[in-house]
Amino acid sequence: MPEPLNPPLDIIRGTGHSLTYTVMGILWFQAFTNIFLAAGLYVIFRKLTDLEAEGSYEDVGGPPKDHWLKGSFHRMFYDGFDFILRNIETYGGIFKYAGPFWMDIMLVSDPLAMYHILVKDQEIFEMSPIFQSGNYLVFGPGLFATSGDQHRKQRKMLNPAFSTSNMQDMLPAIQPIAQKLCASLTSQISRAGGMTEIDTLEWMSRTSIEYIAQAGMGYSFDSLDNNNLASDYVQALKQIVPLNMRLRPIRMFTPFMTGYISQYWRNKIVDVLPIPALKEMRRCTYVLYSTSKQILAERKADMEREMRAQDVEDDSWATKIKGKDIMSILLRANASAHEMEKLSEEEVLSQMSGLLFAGFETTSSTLSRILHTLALDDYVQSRLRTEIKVAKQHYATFQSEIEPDREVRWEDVELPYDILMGMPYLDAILREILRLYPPAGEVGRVAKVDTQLPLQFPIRCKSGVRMKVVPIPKGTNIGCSILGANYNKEIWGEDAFEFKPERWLTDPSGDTTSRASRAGKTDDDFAYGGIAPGLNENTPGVEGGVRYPGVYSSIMTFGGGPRACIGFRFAEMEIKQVLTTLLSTLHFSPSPDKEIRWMYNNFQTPVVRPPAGDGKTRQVPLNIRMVNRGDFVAK
Ligand code: HEM
Repeated sequence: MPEPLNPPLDIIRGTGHSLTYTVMGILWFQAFTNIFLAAGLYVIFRKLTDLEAEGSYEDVGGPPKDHWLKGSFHRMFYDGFDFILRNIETYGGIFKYAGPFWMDIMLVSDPLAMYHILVKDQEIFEMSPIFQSGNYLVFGPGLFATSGDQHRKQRKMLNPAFSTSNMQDMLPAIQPIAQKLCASLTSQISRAGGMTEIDTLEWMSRTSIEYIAQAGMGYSFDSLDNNNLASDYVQALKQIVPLNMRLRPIRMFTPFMTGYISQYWRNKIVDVLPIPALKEMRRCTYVLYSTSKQILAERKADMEREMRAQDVEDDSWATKIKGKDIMSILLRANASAHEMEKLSEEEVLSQMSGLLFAGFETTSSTLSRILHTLALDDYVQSRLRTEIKVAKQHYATFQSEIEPDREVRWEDVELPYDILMGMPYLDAILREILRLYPPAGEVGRVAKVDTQLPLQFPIRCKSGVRMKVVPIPKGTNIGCSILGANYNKEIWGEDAFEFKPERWLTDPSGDTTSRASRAGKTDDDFAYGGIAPGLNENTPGVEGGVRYPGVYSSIMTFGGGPRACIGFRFAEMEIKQVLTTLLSTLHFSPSPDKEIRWMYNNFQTPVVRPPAGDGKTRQVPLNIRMVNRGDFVAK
């Protein structure tokens, strides 16, 4: 019988098991090797792409240079908003762009890197010597021009003057300023016979100067008198930023000028150099210095007079003075300080112009931006006005229980500090405006030594590598981007670019407490990373346990760390007080034929678009009229 072509079934059955096992074994083996291979490749891939400190500085990406000498630095100073945010979108939380004279600048907006620069490693990342020496030449050895122990000593002496309790004490003394502003605007409206156009930036600027002059030095420049031209001092102060911009190309020589050239020779150099802006800057500096000196002498004489009247012994005269203004507090603290801790006369003097300079443009631009925003959105304006009215009516009722004979119109009620700070919608609007439109877009630092910056969100470098830790060579110029931090979608959500005051409210439709106030006001008590008591994942600016190290909520508008804005509570109090006073009686709307454009030239620069405006002059013209019944939200 011929052999069957196919093996008989039983033979197949007999060897069938071992063949199946062999085939399956091979398949399993292949599957395992593939898995191991894939895992191995993945590990190698991660090793190659997830470099930690091994990435190189050269590999950090950034936009190409615009100009061989200026680099791309000038882009920051002309409508820099798009330049910054577009590049953050492309390159991530840290990128490199070309500064002037072949210098690189790192723009940082990553929360962990910012925390290292401003808080944890602040000893390594110092204020730029160019900025510091420039400030020294204009203001003298104050907070803006010192670092290390000298800066710490000055902060220690000045901090109590900006405490919450001192703000509470100070508020009643400065409330009349907002009333005077309101009276000035009202008289312009009545002269015009009704609604009239007023440049609110000009009036907010006059107001901010008065607030800081009175609160800071116990002095008035009478800036709110209708026809009063700005004093020499105020004009000089307003000139500093524009002159500084014109002198940008030569600013890099200031560390050399302050370090190696005496004042005598510096003056000679300014005399011979054909640079009018430099001569004008010297004149302004002189005006600031001599006026501050005169005001300080007056303050001291006042105090001595007061002390003699109180018959107090000489050595303790300053400690007994009642003045609540910042200079009085500083002089008192200085008088009782240990010899090593005392500030010199020059250091005290330089705080005066420094505080005014730091406080007036920033606050007036914020106030103008709020009024402009309210003018564009009548519902938001009415809702805020209604909140103010309700708070004032409640307080008026409370007052009338204490003083039954006194009749007070709600519009004239002055709210005490706690109520002013606790109004949820007012608070939400202020925080949202400060988040979206910070008056200054970045704070600058320079690395003193070779170091590294860890990142919360790794960046993709030029070579395609993902970098988590960026090497920073000694001397690297760093800009901590306030704009980048405040617009970070990873932290603020997809609607980060939108104006949404509701994000700060627990119940967006109601009058419940603000999420920020619930989280506590002493924001400087907690630092990056950890979520402070009262803060939770629902708090705006906290995402996955991460927050920016800002001194005010998680927004970076007032900076963070030991150099953060010393005046943030003052600015908050001033802005809230001005708004509650103005909105009680005045209504704001846009001027129909004037479109305002807020350019971001490293500072907020509002202009009127052509043809109605020249597109250059800083102004915020708004139509203002008296409030009528329809300007409130029905409850
Ligand atoms: C909306 C208003 C304000 C904003 C957005 C603002 C913003 C800032 C920022 C970002 C810094 C940090 C700079 C850095 O880290 O290098 C700063 C510092 C400073 N601010 Fe303000 N500021 C405002 C109002 C004020 C006011 C009203 C005063 C004074 C009454 C003031 C006085 C200062 C001073 C003295 C410093 C230097 C602090 C130091 O170096 O220790 N600021 N400000």
